[in-house]
Amino acid sequence: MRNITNLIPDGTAGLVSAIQQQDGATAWSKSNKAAADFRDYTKADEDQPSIAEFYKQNHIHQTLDHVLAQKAKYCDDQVRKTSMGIWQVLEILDKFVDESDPDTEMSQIMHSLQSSEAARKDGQPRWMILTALIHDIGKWIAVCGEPQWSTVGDTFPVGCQVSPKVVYSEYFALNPDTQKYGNSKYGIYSPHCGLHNLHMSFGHDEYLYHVCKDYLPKEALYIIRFHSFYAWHTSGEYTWFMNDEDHQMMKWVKQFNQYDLYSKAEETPDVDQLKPYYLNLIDEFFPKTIKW
Ligand SMILES: O[C@H]1[C@H](O)[C@@H](O)[C@H](O)[C@@H](O)[C@H]1O
Ligand SMILES: [Fe+2]
Ligand SMILES: [Fe+2]
Repeated sequence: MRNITNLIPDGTAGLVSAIQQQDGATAWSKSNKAAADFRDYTKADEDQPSIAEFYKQNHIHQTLDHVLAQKAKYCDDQVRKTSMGIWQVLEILDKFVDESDPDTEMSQIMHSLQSSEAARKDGQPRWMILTALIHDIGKWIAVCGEPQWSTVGDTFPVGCQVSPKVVYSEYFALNPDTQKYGNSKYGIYSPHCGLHNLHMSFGHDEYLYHVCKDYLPKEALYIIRFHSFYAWHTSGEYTWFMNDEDHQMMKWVKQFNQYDLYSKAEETPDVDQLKPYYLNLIDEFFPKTIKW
Protein backbone atom coordinates (compact mmCIF):
# COMPACT_ATOMS: atom_id res chain seq x y z
CA MET A 1 0.00 0.00 0.00
CA ARG A 2 1.28 3.37 -0.98
CA ASN A 3 1.60 5.81 1.87
CA ILE A 4 -0.57 8.89 1.37
CA THR A 5 2.37 11.19 1.91
CA ASN A 6 3.54 9.89 -1.47
CA LEU A 7 0.69 11.82 -2.94
CA ILE A 8 2.36 15.07 -2.07
CA PRO A 9 6.10 14.53 -2.38
CA ASP A 10 8.16 17.69 -1.92
CA GLY A 11 5.12 19.89 -1.88
CA THR A 12 3.87 18.73 -5.25
CA ALA A 13 0.25 17.71 -5.10
CA GLY A 14 0.58 15.85 -8.36
CA LEU A 15 -2.73 14.24 -9.12
CA VAL A 16 -3.61 15.95 -12.28
CA SER A 17 -3.78 13.44 -15.10
CA ALA A 18 -5.75 10.29 -14.66
CA ILE A 19 -4.43 7.11 -16.29
CA GLN A 20 -6.77 4.17 -16.56
CA GLN A 21 -5.25 0.91 -15.27
CA GLN A 22 -6.23 -2.62 -16.25
CA ASP A 23 -7.80 -3.35 -12.86
CA GLY A 24 -10.19 -0.47 -13.43
CA ALA A 25 -8.56 1.80 -10.86
CA THR A 26 -7.21 5.13 -11.94
CA ALA A 27 -3.54 5.98 -11.61
CA TRP A 28 -2.54 9.59 -11.31
CA SER A 29 0.38 11.23 -12.94
CA LYS A 30 1.95 14.27 -11.38
CA SER A 31 1.21 17.81 -12.42
CA ASN A 32 3.08 20.97 -11.73
CA LYS A 33 0.45 22.16 -9.30
CA ALA A 34 2.17 22.41 -5.94
CA ALA A 35 0.32 21.72 -2.70
CA ALA A 36 0.70 25.41 -1.83
CA ASP A 37 -1.26 26.37 -4.95
CA PHE A 38 -4.43 24.75 -3.62
CA ARG A 39 -6.77 26.90 -1.53
CA ASP A 40 -4.94 30.03 -2.62
CA TYR A 41 -7.60 32.59 -1.70
CA THR A 42 -5.27 35.51 -2.30
CA LYS A 43 -4.99 34.49 -5.92
CA ALA A 44 -8.73 33.82 -6.02
CA ASP A 45 -9.31 37.45 -5.00
CA GLU A 46 -7.78 38.45 -8.33
CA ASP A 47 -9.13 35.72 -10.59
CA GLN A 48 -12.39 34.64 -8.95
CA PRO A 49 -13.89 37.58 -6.99
CA SER A 50 -17.16 35.64 -6.61
CA ILE A 51 -15.46 33.50 -3.94
CA ALA A 52 -14.92 36.48 -1.60
CA GLU A 53 -18.54 37.45 -2.21
CA PHE A 54 -19.62 33.89 -1.39
CA TYR A 55 -17.76 33.97 1.96
CA LYS A 56 -19.11 37.43 2.74
CA GLN A 57 -22.66 36.06 2.48
CA ASN A 58 -21.70 32.91 4.40
CA HIS A 59 -20.06 34.82 7.25
CA ILE A 60 -22.85 37.38 7.53
CA HIS A 61 -25.68 34.85 7.65
CA GLN A 62 -24.31 31.82 9.52
CA THR A 63 -25.57 32.63 13.02
CA LEU A 64 -26.52 30.30 15.85
CA ASP A 65 -30.19 30.94 15.07
CA HIS A 66 -29.66 30.04 11.42
CA VAL A 67 -27.89 26.81 12.31
CA LEU A 68 -30.58 25.73 14.78
CA ALA A 69 -33.32 26.47 12.24
CA GLN A 70 -31.52 24.52 9.50
CA LYS A 71 -30.96 21.54 11.76
CA ALA A 72 -34.67 21.47 12.58
CA LYS A 73 -35.47 21.69 8.86
CA TYR A 74 -33.05 19.06 7.54
CA CYS A 75 -31.48 16.91 10.24
CA ASP A 76 -34.36 15.41 12.16
CA ASP A 77 -35.16 11.84 11.08
CA GLN A 78 -38.86 12.77 10.87
CA VAL A 79 -38.36 15.64 8.44
CA ARG A 80 -36.42 13.77 5.77
CA LYS A 81 -39.04 12.18 3.54
CA THR A 82 -37.54 11.81 0.05
CA SER A 83 -36.29 8.30 -0.73
CA MET A 84 -33.29 8.15 -3.06
CA GLY A 85 -30.26 5.95 -3.62
CA ILE A 86 -26.71 7.23 -3.25
CA TRP A 87 -25.87 6.93 -6.95
CA GLN A 88 -29.06 8.74 -7.90
CA VAL A 89 -27.99 11.74 -5.80
CA LEU A 90 -24.52 11.66 -7.34
CA GLU A 91 -26.11 11.83 -10.78
CA ILE A 92 -28.34 14.74 -9.76
CA LEU A 93 -25.23 16.57 -8.54
CA ASP A 94 -23.68 16.15 -11.96
CA LYS A 95 -25.18 19.57 -12.67
CA PHE A 96 -23.99 21.27 -9.49
CA VAL A 97 -20.86 23.45 -9.35
CA ASP A 98 -19.67 24.67 -5.94
CA GLU A 99 -19.18 28.47 -5.94
CA SER A 100 -16.86 28.49 -2.94
CA ASP A 101 -14.14 26.30 -4.36
CA PRO A 102 -11.09 27.97 -5.92
CA ASP A 103 -9.61 24.65 -7.12
CA THR A 104 -12.24 23.06 -9.29
CA GLU A 105 -15.00 24.10 -11.60
CA MET A 106 -16.01 20.55 -12.26
CA SER A 107 -19.39 19.12 -11.35
CA GLN A 108 -19.69 17.27 -8.07
CA ILE A 109 -19.85 13.77 -9.57
CA MET A 110 -16.40 14.37 -11.09
CA HIS A 111 -14.99 15.64 -7.80
CA SER A 112 -16.53 12.66 -5.99
CA LEU A 113 -14.95 10.14 -8.35
CA GLN A 114 -11.61 11.93 -8.38
CA SER A 115 -11.49 11.76 -4.56
CA SER A 116 -12.60 8.15 -4.32
CA GLU A 117 -10.26 6.98 -7.08
CA ALA A 118 -7.33 8.67 -5.29
CA ALA A 119 -8.25 6.80 -2.08
CA ARG A 120 -8.72 3.54 -4.00
CA LYS A 121 -5.40 3.86 -5.77
CA ASP A 122 -3.78 4.43 -2.40
CA GLY A 123 -5.03 1.07 -1.09
CA GLN A 124 -7.40 2.57 1.45
CA PRO A 125 -10.10 0.37 3.08
CA ARG A 126 -13.45 0.19 1.33
CA TRP A 127 -15.19 2.39 3.87
CA MET A 128 -12.69 5.19 3.16
CA ILE A 129 -13.12 4.87 -0.62
CA LEU A 130 -16.89 5.09 -0.12
CA THR A 131 -16.50 8.08 2.20
CA ALA A 132 -14.43 9.85 -0.44
CA LEU A 133 -17.12 9.10 -3.03
CA ILE A 134 -20.03 10.45 -1.01
CA HIS A 135 -18.53 13.09 1.28
CA ASP A 136 -19.94 16.05 -0.66
CA ILE A 137 -23.34 14.73 -1.72
CA GLY A 138 -25.02 16.63 1.09
CA LYS A 139 -24.81 19.46 -1.45
CA TRP A 140 -28.11 18.05 -2.61
CA ILE A 141 -29.74 20.65 -0.32
CA ALA A 142 -28.69 23.29 -2.86
CA VAL A 143 -30.73 21.46 -5.48
CA CYS A 144 -33.65 21.72 -3.00
CA GLY A 145 -33.26 25.50 -2.99
CA GLU A 146 -30.76 26.20 -0.21
CA PRO A 147 -28.47 29.11 -1.11
CA GLN A 148 -24.84 28.19 -1.65
CA TRP A 149 -23.77 30.13 1.47
CA SER A 150 -25.83 27.65 3.52
CA THR A 151 -24.58 24.58 1.64
CA VAL A 152 -20.86 24.81 0.82
CA GLY A 153 -17.59 26.40 1.95
CA ASP A 154 -15.42 25.87 5.00
CA THR A 155 -17.26 25.43 8.31
CA PHE A 156 -16.66 26.88 11.79
CA PRO A 157 -18.48 26.69 15.12
CA VAL A 158 -21.14 29.31 15.79
CA GLY A 159 -22.03 30.56 19.29
CA CYS A 160 -18.43 31.37 20.22
CA GLN A 161 -15.56 33.55 19.08
CA VAL A 162 -14.43 32.80 15.51
CA SER A 163 -10.79 32.05 14.82
CA PRO A 164 -8.98 34.59 12.62
CA LYS A 165 -7.72 31.56 10.68
CA VAL A 166 -11.16 30.88 9.20
CA VAL A 167 -10.96 31.97 5.55
CA TYR A 168 -12.14 35.57 4.99
CA SER A 169 -12.62 36.00 8.76
CA GLU A 170 -12.77 39.79 8.30
CA TYR A 171 -16.39 39.41 7.16
CA PHE A 172 -17.47 38.18 10.60
CA ALA A 173 -17.52 41.85 11.64
CA LEU A 174 -20.82 41.93 9.71
CA ASN A 175 -22.34 38.92 11.52
CA PRO A 176 -24.85 39.86 14.28
CA ASP A 177 -23.52 37.05 16.52
CA THR A 178 -20.16 38.81 16.72
CA GLN A 179 -21.77 41.31 19.10
CA LYS A 180 -22.93 38.45 21.32
CA TYR A 181 -20.09 35.93 21.24
CA GLY A 182 -17.20 37.75 19.58
CA ASN A 183 -15.27 38.17 22.82
CA SER A 184 -15.90 34.76 24.27
CA LYS A 185 -13.48 31.96 23.40
CA TYR A 186 -15.90 29.26 24.64
CA GLY A 187 -19.18 31.09 24.05
CA ILE A 188 -22.08 28.73 24.79
CA TYR A 189 -19.74 25.71 25.09
CA SER A 190 -17.34 24.41 27.71
CA PRO A 191 -13.64 23.53 27.35
CA HIS A 192 -13.03 20.11 25.74
CA CYS A 193 -16.75 19.46 25.30
CA GLY A 194 -16.03 17.51 22.09
CA LEU A 195 -16.61 18.66 18.53
CA HIS A 196 -19.89 16.73 18.33
CA ASN A 197 -21.30 19.18 20.88
CA LEU A 198 -20.53 22.24 18.75
CA HIS A 199 -23.06 23.77 16.42
CA MET A 200 -21.09 24.05 13.20
CA SER A 201 -22.02 26.57 10.51
CA PHE A 202 -24.68 24.79 8.49
CA GLY A 203 -23.94 23.03 5.23
CA HIS A 204 -23.48 19.74 3.39
CA ASP A 205 -21.31 18.20 6.12
CA GLU A 206 -23.79 18.32 9.00
CA TYR A 207 -26.70 17.40 6.76
CA LEU A 208 -25.01 14.34 5.22
CA TYR A 209 -23.84 13.17 8.63
CA HIS A 210 -27.50 12.86 9.67
CA VAL A 211 -28.53 11.22 6.41
CA CYS A 212 -25.83 8.53 6.77
CA LYS A 213 -25.62 8.03 10.50
CA ASP A 214 -27.24 4.58 10.57
CA TYR A 215 -25.12 3.08 7.81
CA LEU A 216 -21.44 3.92 8.11
CA PRO A 217 -18.62 3.27 10.60
CA LYS A 218 -17.96 6.06 13.08
CA GLU A 219 -14.71 7.11 11.38
CA ALA A 220 -16.55 7.67 8.11
CA LEU A 221 -19.30 9.65 9.82
CA TYR A 222 -16.74 11.77 11.60
CA ILE A 223 -14.95 12.59 8.34
CA ILE A 224 -18.23 13.52 6.68
CA ARG A 225 -19.23 15.79 9.55
CA PHE A 226 -15.97 17.71 9.94
CA HIS A 227 -14.22 17.58 6.56
CA SER A 228 -14.81 21.30 5.86
CA PHE A 229 -13.54 22.43 9.27
CA TYR A 230 -10.17 23.56 7.88
CA ALA A 231 -9.45 26.03 10.70
CA TRP A 232 -9.37 22.96 12.97
CA HIS A 233 -7.94 20.07 10.89
CA THR A 234 -5.45 22.10 8.90
CA SER A 235 -4.77 25.31 10.84
CA GLY A 236 -4.75 23.77 14.34
CA GLU A 237 -7.40 26.05 15.83
CA TYR A 238 -10.25 25.11 18.19
CA THR A 239 -8.18 22.42 19.95
CA TRP A 240 -9.69 23.79 23.19
CA PHE A 241 -12.95 22.08 22.28
CA MET A 242 -11.43 18.67 21.48
CA ASN A 243 -12.04 15.61 23.65
CA ASP A 244 -10.21 12.26 23.55
CA GLU A 245 -12.33 10.93 20.74
CA ASP A 246 -11.58 13.97 18.60
CA HIS A 247 -7.86 13.42 19.13
CA GLN A 248 -8.21 9.85 17.91
CA MET A 249 -10.40 10.74 14.95
CA MET A 250 -8.42 13.68 13.65
CA LYS A 251 -5.92 11.45 11.83
CA TRP A 252 -8.69 10.05 9.63
CA VAL A 253 -9.87 13.52 8.69
CA LYS A 254 -6.33 14.50 7.76
CA GLN A 255 -5.82 11.38 5.65
CA PHE A 256 -9.11 11.91 3.92
CA ASN A 257 -8.26 15.56 3.23
CA GLN A 258 -5.37 14.52 0.96
CA TYR A 259 -7.83 12.75 -1.35
CA ASP A 260 -10.43 15.48 -1.16
CA LEU A 261 -8.16 18.43 -1.85
CA TYR A 262 -5.30 17.21 -4.01
CA SER A 263 -7.36 15.05 -6.32
CA LYS A 264 -9.02 18.12 -7.83
CA ALA A 265 -7.48 17.15 -11.12
CA GLU A 266 -8.29 18.38 -14.56
CA GLU A 267 -8.80 15.00 -16.22
CA THR A 268 -12.38 13.78 -16.00
CA PRO A 269 -13.03 10.28 -14.63
CA ASP A 270 -14.99 7.95 -16.88
CA VAL A 271 -18.30 7.75 -15.03
CA ASP A 272 -19.78 4.84 -17.02
CA GLN A 273 -16.67 2.74 -16.69
CA LEU A 274 -16.41 3.31 -12.92
CA LYS A 275 -20.12 2.97 -12.15
CA PRO A 276 -20.30 -0.86 -11.65
CA TYR A 277 -17.47 -0.83 -9.10
CA TYR A 278 -19.08 1.97 -7.12
CA LEU A 279 -22.63 0.56 -7.26
CA ASN A 280 -21.22 -2.55 -5.67
CA LEU A 281 -19.39 -0.59 -3.00
CA ILE A 282 -22.50 1.46 -2.18
CA ASP A 283 -24.55 -1.78 -1.86
CA GLU A 284 -22.12 -3.08 0.71
CA PHE A 285 -23.06 -0.32 3.17
CA PHE A 286 -26.37 1.23 2.13
CA PRO A 287 -29.86 -0.07 1.39
CA LYS A 288 -31.24 0.64 -2.10
CA THR A 289 -32.73 3.94 -0.95
CA ILE A 290 -32.35 6.14 2.12
CA LYS A 291 -34.19 9.24 3.36
CA TRP A 292 -33.09 12.69 2.14
O1 LIG B 1 -14.96 25.14 -1.23
C1 LIG B 1 -14.86 23.92 -0.59
C2 LIG B 1 -16.03 23.02 -0.86
O2 LIG B 1 -17.26 23.64 -0.58
C3 LIG B 1 -15.92 21.73 -0.10
O3 LIG B 1 -16.97 20.84 -0.36
C4 LIG B 1 -15.78 21.96 1.37
O4 LIG B 1 -15.72 20.71 2.01
C5 LIG B 1 -14.55 22.79 1.61
O5 LIG B 1 -14.31 22.99 2.95
C6 LIG B 1 -14.65 24.13 0.87
O6 LIG B 1 -13.52 24.88 1.07
FE1 LIG C 1 -17.12 19.27 1.17
FE1 LIG D 1 -14.87 17.54 -1.46
